[in-house]
Amino acid sequence: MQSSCIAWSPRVVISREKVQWAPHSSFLILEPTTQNGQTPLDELSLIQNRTEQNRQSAEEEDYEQKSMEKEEEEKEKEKGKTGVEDEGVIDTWLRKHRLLYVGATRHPFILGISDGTIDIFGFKRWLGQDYIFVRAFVPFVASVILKAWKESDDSSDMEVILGGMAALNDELEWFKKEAFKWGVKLSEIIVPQKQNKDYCRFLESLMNLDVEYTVAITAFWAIEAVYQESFAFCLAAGSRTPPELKDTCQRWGNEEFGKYCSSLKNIADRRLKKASDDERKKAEVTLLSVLEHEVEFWNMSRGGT
Ligand SMILES: Cc1ncc(CN)c(N)n1
Repeated sequence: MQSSCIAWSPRVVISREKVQWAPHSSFLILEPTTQNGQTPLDELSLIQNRTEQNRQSAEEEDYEQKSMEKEEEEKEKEKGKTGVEDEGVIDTWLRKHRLLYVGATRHPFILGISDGTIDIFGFKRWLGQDYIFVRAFVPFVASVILKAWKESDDSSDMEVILGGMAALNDELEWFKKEAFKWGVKLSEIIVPQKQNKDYCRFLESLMNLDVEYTVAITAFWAIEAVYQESFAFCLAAGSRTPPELKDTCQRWGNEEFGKYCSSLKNIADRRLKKASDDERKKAEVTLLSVLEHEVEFWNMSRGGT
């Protein structure tokens, strides 16, 4: 039995997001008052009538207030240095496009694995189609390496991406073994389905030399992150993932893959922080396209058109 069938239509989700309600705050115009509830004029006359002693204690208060403010300022600076308090661009986008992100990472295909109701034919379809996708993903990652080499402001980006590239080699081998285990043929017999072809064509468009590194690395992170979040969910406590599918979930749901995705996210966030508005907009649109393609890929795996 399949898990409850929700029609995941990313286009609908996006249009719903466009209708985001932005409530306008209403302002009450009040006479300006000080913290003590007095008008500035009241306070002025009070200050003028102060005795010398009062003036001194006011100065002390002032001094205390200023040093507290300075301390706060220092703390803020410290937060800025560590980045602990700063929300990155990506987290902002994930909040803004939450529906679509959840649609891609908690798709009925994934829910079916985690509650044990997955249709095994769908799983096999996914396996064969994803092998084709990963083969197309390799040149895309190579193009990101090239962009990093040309455009990156941090030489360590290259190592992170290269690590991902090396893992793809293992991944292709894993697909071959897994396909053998499930009796799925990975040769030319498998015809890429429309959704897969569309996604691969999209990857190809991102390989263009005029696509900025910031845009490409954002897409790269998103593609990996969807699998990481989805399959990690299938391994979470309480899930009823069938034992024979655990290996697949481990492949992308493991902690190390999670750390690798965090590194990609940090690179993308660093670049997005420095990017022009135009570049940032392109990256956001690209992220939405990735999420749409991921949803379509899961739909296709479940046998949807
Ligand atoms: C469709 C898809 N998206 C992402 C991944 C993770 N590399 C994948 N293998 N396939």
